[in-house]
Amino acid sequence: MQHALLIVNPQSRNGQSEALNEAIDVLRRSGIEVDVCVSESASQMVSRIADYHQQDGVVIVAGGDGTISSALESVYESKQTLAIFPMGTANDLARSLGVPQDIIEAAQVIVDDKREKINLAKVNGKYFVNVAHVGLGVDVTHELTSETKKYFGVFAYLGAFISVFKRNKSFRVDIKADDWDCSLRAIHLAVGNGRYYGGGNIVDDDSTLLDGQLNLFCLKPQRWWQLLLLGANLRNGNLRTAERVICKTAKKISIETSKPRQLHADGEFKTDTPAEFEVIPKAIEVIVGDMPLPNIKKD
Ligand SMILES: Nc1ncnc2c1ncn2[C@@H]1O[C@H](COP(=O)(O)OP(=O)(O)OP(=O)(O)O)[C@@H](O)[C@H]1O
Repeated sequence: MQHALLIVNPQSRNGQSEALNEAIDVLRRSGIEVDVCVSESASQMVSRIADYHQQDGVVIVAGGDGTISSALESVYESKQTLAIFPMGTANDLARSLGVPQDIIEAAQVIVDDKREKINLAKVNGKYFVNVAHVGLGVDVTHELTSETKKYFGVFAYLGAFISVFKRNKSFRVDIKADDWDCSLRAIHLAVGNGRYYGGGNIVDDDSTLLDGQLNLFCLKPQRWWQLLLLGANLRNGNLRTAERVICKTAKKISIETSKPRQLHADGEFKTDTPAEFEVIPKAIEVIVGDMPLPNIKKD
């Protein structure tokens, strides 16, 4: 690689970090010419990517999962190679790619230039890379305000979760996953493309960005203590043997809820249900570190 377009989102959590200049120096010292663009909006970023035609060039997105998610369509359509400086809050794509959270180490990964073609997911025509959610997770996001997040940090999430859970908003959902289908009441449904979501939780232990598959899990209504017992399984992606949880792996998934419900993916609103999901295997070339592999060996 001889050239890189580095797009920085100053609004992402660590978007103004002083380590950025040092990380850029790591790239320049290795002989890569770097154009830096401080992005004011997602639309500005998208047009910079579409206008980037450098031979042997790479697009580096410096931001969180939300920023990378807004860049996916233009990176995919213009067939660019993507690299990332993880500068957001959750940085789940970086985890799935084995890119270190420290951006100076992430710069070294870019210099090492190991590439893989990863899956991309599409829901109702919108691209995402990590996980899409309907239900509890989306309701918790709505309950949070920037003030409660600022004053209570992670405890704000706990408070929001308890008040959403007390309202017990289960919903009816019809699910189709390839040639399997089912109709049930649920409190939360997730469709994963990558391995990590929500700051390091694992979607399914078998899931990677190279497997050409989507992983669905759906939580049936349950009592608070049952959900509490599920905590470790949710963290480790070990839900297949858990009670009151449905897990499926598929290339195409459709979900229909009794009333339209908001669907969030990569931490941003994407669409409403009904939703049609598909996976595009080997869709974009990405610079990776040591990608994490499944832990559980099944026979
Ligand atoms: N290219 C861009 N330029 C400026 N602002 C952007 C751009 N892309 C997204 N944004 C806005 O910046 C906000 C924060 O970015 P982002 O979601 O990447 O960071 P984060 O919330 O700190 O990290 P994470 O998504 O990893 O938790 C987004 O919610 C979006 O409103």
